[in-house]
Amino acid sequence: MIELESVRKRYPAPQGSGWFDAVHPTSLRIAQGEIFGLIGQSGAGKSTLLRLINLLERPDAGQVRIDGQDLMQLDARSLRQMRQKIGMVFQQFNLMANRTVAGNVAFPLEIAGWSAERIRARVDECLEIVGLTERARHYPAQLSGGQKQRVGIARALAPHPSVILADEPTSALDPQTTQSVLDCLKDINQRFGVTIVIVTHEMQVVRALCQRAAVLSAGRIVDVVEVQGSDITTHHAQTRALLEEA
Ligand SMILES: Nc1ncnc2c1ncn2[C@@H]1O[C@H](COP(=O)(O)OP(=O)(O)OP(=O)(O)O)[C@@H](O)[C@H]1O
Repeated sequence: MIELESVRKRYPAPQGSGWFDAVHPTSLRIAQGEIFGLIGQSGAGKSTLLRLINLLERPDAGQVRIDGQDLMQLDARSLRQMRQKIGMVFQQFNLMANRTVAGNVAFPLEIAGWSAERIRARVDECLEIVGLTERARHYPAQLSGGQKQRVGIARALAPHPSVILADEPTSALDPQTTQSVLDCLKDINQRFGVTIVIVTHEMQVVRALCQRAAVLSAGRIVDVVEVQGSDITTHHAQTRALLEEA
């Protein structure tokens, strides 16, 4: 379970004087095993809110709790251990060009001090889950965008996380490849019960993948919608506008 309690993040104002709230004090609960979307226009604060969940951005106020543990109270070592439970997937994949596919997936396990034997077995397992067993010895430059993102997902999954945070994971991909990456995330959620929080600006992605989604505007959650089948019902004007755009 992810609990955000009045989290706030301020940055220096672009004009140079004072500060502005990229995320106004915001509370949100995401259940274990849920697929939850953060949707909104560019600059709404989606990525910032996502990065507050694993303290990649430290809140200026409020609390972040994962499975009841207050992340702000953890020392550096305990926070590193806690981050093993929170995988991350990025829009631009963030793969290491000089490592093979297998080497990229192995990386977080090496950092965590796993034995070579356990790493080999887990890398094989994760590459099979994302359908890239045949590509283990290839380098990122030899892969398509969708394959690169599936490597990113395998890497996030490798340390057995309970949560995966995905920041616009399909924005760099064409529609067909997008579907295969969304299917891959859905499969991981269903098979292993991993909670997924996904940032997107596309209502299609929310419809295809999420059970609920928060609509962000100017640093605030203005609506939380439920997705039933692929139907979204809302009475909120901003959400309706996003639905009409889609
Ligand atoms: N490190 C930073 N320093 C200063 N301002 C920042 C920083 N990170 C984000 N911002 C600002 O905070 C606001 C929210 O940014 P954020 O990236 O969270 O929005 P977003 O909804 O994810 O947008 P996008 O879809 O364009 O990525 C924006 O105005 C952005 O310029």
